[in-house]
Amino acid sequence: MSSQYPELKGFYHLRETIGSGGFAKVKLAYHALTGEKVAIKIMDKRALGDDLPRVKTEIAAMKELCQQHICKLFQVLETETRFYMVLEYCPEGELFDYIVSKDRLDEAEARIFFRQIVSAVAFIHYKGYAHRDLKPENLLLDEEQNLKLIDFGLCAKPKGGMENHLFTCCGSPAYAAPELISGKQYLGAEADLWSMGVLLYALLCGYLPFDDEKIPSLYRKIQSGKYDVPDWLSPESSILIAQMLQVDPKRRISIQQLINHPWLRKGFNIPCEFESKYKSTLDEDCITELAVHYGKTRTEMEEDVSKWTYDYLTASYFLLLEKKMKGRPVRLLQRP
Ligand SMILES: [NH3+]CCCOc1cc(-c2cn[nH]c2)ccc1C(=O)Nc1ccccc1
Repeated sequence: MSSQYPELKGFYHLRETIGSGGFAKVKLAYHALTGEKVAIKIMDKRALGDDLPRVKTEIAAMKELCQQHICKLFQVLETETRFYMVLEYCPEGELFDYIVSKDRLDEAEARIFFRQIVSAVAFIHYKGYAHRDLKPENLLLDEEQNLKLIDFGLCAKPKGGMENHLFTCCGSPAYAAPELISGKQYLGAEADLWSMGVLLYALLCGYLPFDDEKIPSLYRKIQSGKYDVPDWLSPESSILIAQMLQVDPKRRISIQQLINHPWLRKGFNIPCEFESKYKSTLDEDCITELAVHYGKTRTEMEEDVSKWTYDYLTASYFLLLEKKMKGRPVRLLQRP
C-alpha cells in the first residue's frame, strides 16, 4: 500500500478507504510517532482539473479554523501529482447516515447536535468565512458523538469582510438559499443560515423541506419558501425553522440571534459557545516530549512548533495534544 504513496512511508501506516467524494479519496491511517488514528484525504491533481483552486481554498481555510466542532487539519503534503490532507479521524461517520438510521431525531437529541452545528458556523463566520455547503454529509461524528464540520472546498472569505456580497452559485441544491439559486448577489452568512434551517428540518423530520428529482421544480419550491410542517414538530421547533427558512434574507434570523434563541437554550440555559477550546499557548508536556524525541532544547522545539508549517512536526504536536485531551499518556511511540 505505501508503495502507492511513497511520501507517507515511515510517517503514516495506511489502512482502508473510509470515504470518497468526487476528486478525493479518504483513507484511515495511523500516525507512526503517536499511534493515533487520522483520516488522510488524497487528491490527484490531474483528476482535480478546474477544481484545483478548491483544494487551495480548503487548505487555507482549515489552517485558520481550529475549533472543537471543525475537523482538525494536522498536516498538508504536496507532490507533483497529489495533495494530501491529514485530518482528525471521525469514526462514527456522517450525520446523514445517523439520521437515516434513526428515521428522525427527537427534539432533545436534535438540539444537542444543532448547538454544535451553530457553534461551528458561528466560529467560521466570526473568522470571516462562509461555508456554503452545509449539509449532513459534511458533518461527521467523532468517537464521543461530537460533530465535526468538513469540506471547506466551497467556502468563501469575502474580501473586506462578511458584509461584502458573493456571486458564485455553489453547494448542494436542496440546501441552497433562494437568493443563491436566483443568481443574485448574496451574503455568505445569510446563505449559511438558510442551509442550517434545512439541516434542522432534516434532523427533526428525517426528510428534506424542499425536494424534487428535477432541479427546476426543486428551485421553484425553494423560492416559494413553502414546506410541509409535520404534526410531530413542536410549536417552538416550527417557529425556529420558519425564522431560518425565510425567503427574504433580510427577514431571516441572524447567527447572533440564533446563538441565544430560546429553542437552543432549552435545557441548557446557556447560549451556544463558539470560541475555540484550542489554547493559543503551546502545551509544555507535548513540547517536552517532542524536544526529547528530536534531541532539541524546549526553546528550540517551541520555536519550531510555533512556525505552524503543517508538516509532520505540526501533526505530531497536535496529535500529542489530542492524546492529552483524551487523558492518554503524552508519549511518542518511538523513543530515540
Ligand atoms: N461526505 C464525507 C465523505 C468522506 O469525506 C471526508 C471524510 C473525512 C474524515 C473521515 N474521518 N475523519 C475525517 C474528512 C474529510 C472528508 C472530505 O473532505 N471529503 C470530501 C469533501 C469534498 C470532496 C471530496 C471529498
